[in-house]
Amino acid sequence: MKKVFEQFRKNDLLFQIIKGPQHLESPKLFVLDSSFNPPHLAHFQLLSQAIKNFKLNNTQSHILLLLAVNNADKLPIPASFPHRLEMMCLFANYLEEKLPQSVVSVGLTVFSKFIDKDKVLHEQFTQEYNTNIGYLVGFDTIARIFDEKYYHPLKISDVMESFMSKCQLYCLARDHCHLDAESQLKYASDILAGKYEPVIPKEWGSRVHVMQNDYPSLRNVSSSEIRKKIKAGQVEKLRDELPSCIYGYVMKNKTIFD
Ligand SMILES: Nc1ncnc2c1ncn2[C@@H]1O[C@H](COP(=O)(O)OP(=O)(O)OP(=O)(O)O)[C@@H](O)[C@H]1O
Ligand SMILES: NC(=O)c1ccc[n+]([C@@H]2O[C@H](COP(=O)(O)O)[C@@H](O)[C@H]2O)c1
Repeated sequence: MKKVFEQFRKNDLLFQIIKGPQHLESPKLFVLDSSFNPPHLAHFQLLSQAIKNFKLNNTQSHILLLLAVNNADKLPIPASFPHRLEMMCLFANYLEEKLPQSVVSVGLTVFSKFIDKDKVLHEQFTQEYNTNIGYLVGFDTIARIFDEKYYHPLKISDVMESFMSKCQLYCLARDHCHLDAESQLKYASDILAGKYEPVIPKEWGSRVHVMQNDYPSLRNVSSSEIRKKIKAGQVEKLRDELPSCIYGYVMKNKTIFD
């Protein structure tokens, strides 16, 4: 993966698929954009519930695991990008096994903001499919997608208009967000009712779908807490938070999180 990543950098690419189909192969695309540092079972649950609730009847779903080498807020530490790509490829195999009727691609992009990721995916991945891309996010991330500070001095209603007119945001409620669980589940209807006007236009509420996590114990799982547990040697607890293939990888490569 080191070579693959070096080539991506050397060639100044904006987007590249490194595993799985190079272009969209299904009418429905679900994109999980994450730091994969490491991927965990709440990520799996987000994918699983979104596909269960929103896949098109009797068609294959295409999942894209997307890693941005520039994050809107985080430094690229501790795991190196090649290690994260290795974990993404393992996670992709796990998804194909666990989520029938799904095909998985793994990709890299330089873009941190969803409006730019969306543009490059329409240019380089979805091609002839005039598809509405479904982005999978936790509630903390949807709040940041709609945070004016990322677009200053432009207005969200202007800069995000094209993105919001052709995407769906599938969101999983999560603990430790600025809104409690009940308010997270009401978020889309609150947007539709105009509660966040003029920042968030009310018609965008129809693009937002917030789900409760079916497994309460996964609601507060996060990559950063997992890294803390690895460092503290509390690895037994991780069996309930990581897919078995990622648990195995992490156990063999604990120092990547130092
Ligand atoms: N427990 C969870 N419940 C709901 N969504 C989650 C959960 N964990 C992660 N996500 C969502 O998955 C997406 C990708 O996750 P990300 O890579 O930021 O993982 P993370 O566990 O939040 O990482 P970190 O702890 O390093 O911030 C984000 O939109 C995030 O909100
Ligand atoms: N306004 C935005 O589009 C926006 C804001 C915050 C994070 N992000 C992106 O969301 C993804 C997940 O972010 P975290 O890994 O920080 O949770 C990253 O690719 C990050 O760059 C986008």
